[in-house]
Amino acid sequence: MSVLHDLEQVIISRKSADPESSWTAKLFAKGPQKCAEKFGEEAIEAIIAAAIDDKENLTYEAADVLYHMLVMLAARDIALDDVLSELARRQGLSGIAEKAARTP
Ligand SMILES: N=c1c2ncn([C@@H]3O[C@H](COP(=O)(O)OP(=O)(O)OP(=O)(O)O)[C@@H](O)[C@H]3O)c2ncn1[C@@H]1O[C@H](COP(=O)(O)O)[C@@H](O)[C@H]1O
Repeated sequence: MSVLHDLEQVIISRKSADPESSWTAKLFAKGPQKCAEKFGEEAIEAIIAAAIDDKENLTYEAADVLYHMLVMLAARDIALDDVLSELARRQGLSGIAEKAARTP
């Protein structure tokens, strides 16, 4: 199992955990919209680190983004494997060709 799969399992287990003792449970308790909002905040922090070329902070913020993305997905009952399957489906298909196919 990958680190992301392991983390996903921990996150799912927190759906029934005490919000007083778990950050993930606290996010779930606030609802899927708050989970999405938190993902957005972390993404912005990563964008800022990338924009100013702060490599150390970008690495840290990217980890925050991945964790909060898994929480956001779990809050809407989307499995990591569903996302990975979508990425696998796209393998070998150029982004330029894909865009051309759906742009009139
Ligand atoms: N990977 C993470 C992880 N990454 C970030 N965070 C938390 O996300 C929160 C981010 O909140 P804030 O934006 O307020 O924090 P911040 O960005 O540091 O604050 P500012 O810079 O904005 O002031 C912090 O409390 C972090 O500790 C995480 N919390 C949990 N995990 C994983 O989830 C597991 C379960 O955690 P609990 O649910 O807390 O048991 C942990 O063992 C970890 O593996």
